[in-house]
Amino acid sequence: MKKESQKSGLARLLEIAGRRKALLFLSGALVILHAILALTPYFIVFYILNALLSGENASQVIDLLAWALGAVALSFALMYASGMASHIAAFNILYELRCKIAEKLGNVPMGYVNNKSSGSLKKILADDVERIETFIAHGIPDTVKAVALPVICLIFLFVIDWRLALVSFIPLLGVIIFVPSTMGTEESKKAMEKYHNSLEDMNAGIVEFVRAMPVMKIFGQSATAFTKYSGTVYDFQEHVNKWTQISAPLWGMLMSFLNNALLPVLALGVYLYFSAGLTLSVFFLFLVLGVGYIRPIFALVSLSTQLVIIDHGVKRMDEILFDMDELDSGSDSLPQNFSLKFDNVSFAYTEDNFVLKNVSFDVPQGSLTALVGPSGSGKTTAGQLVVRFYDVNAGSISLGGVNIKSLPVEKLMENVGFVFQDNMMFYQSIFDNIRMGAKKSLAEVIAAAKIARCHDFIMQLPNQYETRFGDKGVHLSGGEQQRIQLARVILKDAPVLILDEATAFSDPENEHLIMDACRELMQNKTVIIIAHRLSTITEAEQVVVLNQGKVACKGTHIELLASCPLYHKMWNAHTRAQEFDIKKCV
Ligand SMILES: Nc1ncnc2c1ncn2[C@@H]1O[C@H](COP(=O)(O)OP(=O)(O)OP(=O)(O)O)[C@@H](O)[C@H]1O
Repeated sequence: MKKESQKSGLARLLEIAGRRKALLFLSGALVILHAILALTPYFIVFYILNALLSGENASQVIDLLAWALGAVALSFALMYASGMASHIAAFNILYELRCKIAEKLGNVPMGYVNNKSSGSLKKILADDVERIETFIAHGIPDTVKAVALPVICLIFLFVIDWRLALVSFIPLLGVIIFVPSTMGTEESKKAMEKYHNSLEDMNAGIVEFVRAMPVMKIFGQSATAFTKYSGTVYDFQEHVNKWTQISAPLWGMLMSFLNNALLPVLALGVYLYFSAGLTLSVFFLFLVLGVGYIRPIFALVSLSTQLVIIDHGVKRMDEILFDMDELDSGSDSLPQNFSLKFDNVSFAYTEDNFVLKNVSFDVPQGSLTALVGPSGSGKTTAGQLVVRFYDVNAGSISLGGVNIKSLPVEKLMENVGFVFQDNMMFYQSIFDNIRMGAKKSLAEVIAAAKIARCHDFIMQLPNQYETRFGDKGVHLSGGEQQRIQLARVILKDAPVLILDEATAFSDPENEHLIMDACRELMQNKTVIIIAHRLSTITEAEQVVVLNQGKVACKGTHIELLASCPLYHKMWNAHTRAQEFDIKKCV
């Protein structure tokens, strides 16, 4: 069930702050005290002026000046303490948010994460969360200050002279009416939303552009030829222009209005001075504070724009936190053994477009089943369903007689090892790349690396197992990276294995080494091997041939050669490819 937060804006930010709220309130309280003390020198100057005009002696003026200096010093100290409190709260919130999002992403089916562009995830995890931190650290104290200063100021001014105070209030009234009715319109909100969507698309385009650079260079393409990149940059520019066109005139009007806020005070002040006995000190006080209190409100206007931006980021973050369904593991059932069963499995990535249709086959414990079939027939998808990258739409997959949806997710992951088509290496030591967070000793990692046939090339690296993958001058071939992947799975020692194109990146020498490693890895395990090179699976107990998402035939290699025309055709194509000689083509 969705646990969606109904709140937005500042209320949602305070909800996000959770147990750090107390620190934020402390920061706000300190800012109010700071605001009072920051105004104190102005009040003192007012009394000094009064004193001078009424001919008081110098010692009293010096006392008042000393008080003013003390107030300034204390107000700085309070501002510092408030900033400390808000920053400590903000960095803790930032840390907790990132952990929460990462934990959530770890609990949703991996396929949904893969389908989100890395650019949009980067924007949420880095930019949006960072903005929340900045707003909490600076924006919340600034907002409190922007409200507290004018309120304190106006109260004081009303006490001194209610007529001038009333006129001083006019600009504030203008802001209160003007801003929501212009900045909060549907058009303005839509322009802002489009700006954010286009920013996200541009992020995704940039990430893809950087990834595609080597291919583009080979084909002599420029950045503008990479339409996804240039298109998103163009869209972004268009939306920024549109947003600016909508907001610039409104901002211009607001700013000129605020910049001329002095005029009504000046006019009434002059009138009262000449006709109603207004003292010079009161007049000066209003000329300084009667419009000076507007300054913090400028900040409030820009803070409200920031809040709209943050709100968009928070919504995207909430989509991850609340809208994505987590993998549910119904009961605490444990598998009885390590056999696998596909029972009438159907699956679609997008509605009704089924890529697997009523797929059924059994993989008895300790046996090897090969999934083969033309490209796009659904082999990888079938393998990924076993580790719940996605959940099946119909039918079921069971491990040891228990539907995998009913198994605790950790139990499933503990029991299944997966070698992916793509190699995923991390910017960390080879030792850490192999043990993948497990508490394993160097001796255990070396033993796994030896079985995976990667120990020898690791020993050639500058710092052997401590060499950091990705450092300058450290390069591993695709086949070598694939053997590191095998070492990971060997170390994990799971009873069930899914090997997806384990020899995908290999030359004949590597393929031989990888197959040797796989043979050792597969001993006494339940294995599904997804393979294009049919010569690697002839010894499998069972070969399942998939075609357009359906099981076309099942049997051993020999049986299928005799009874399955599709398999026969694939085998012939494979053997022809093995005998292929480029010289015969030219
Ligand atoms: N993330 C995805 N979103 C939408 N459709 C997908 C996704 N991944 C794969 N497909 C589609 O599902 C179908 C089956 O793909 P799959 O990768 O499982 O086939 P395959 O038999 O493993 O292919 P190959 O041998 O080329 O690796 C294809 O039509 C593919 O386009």
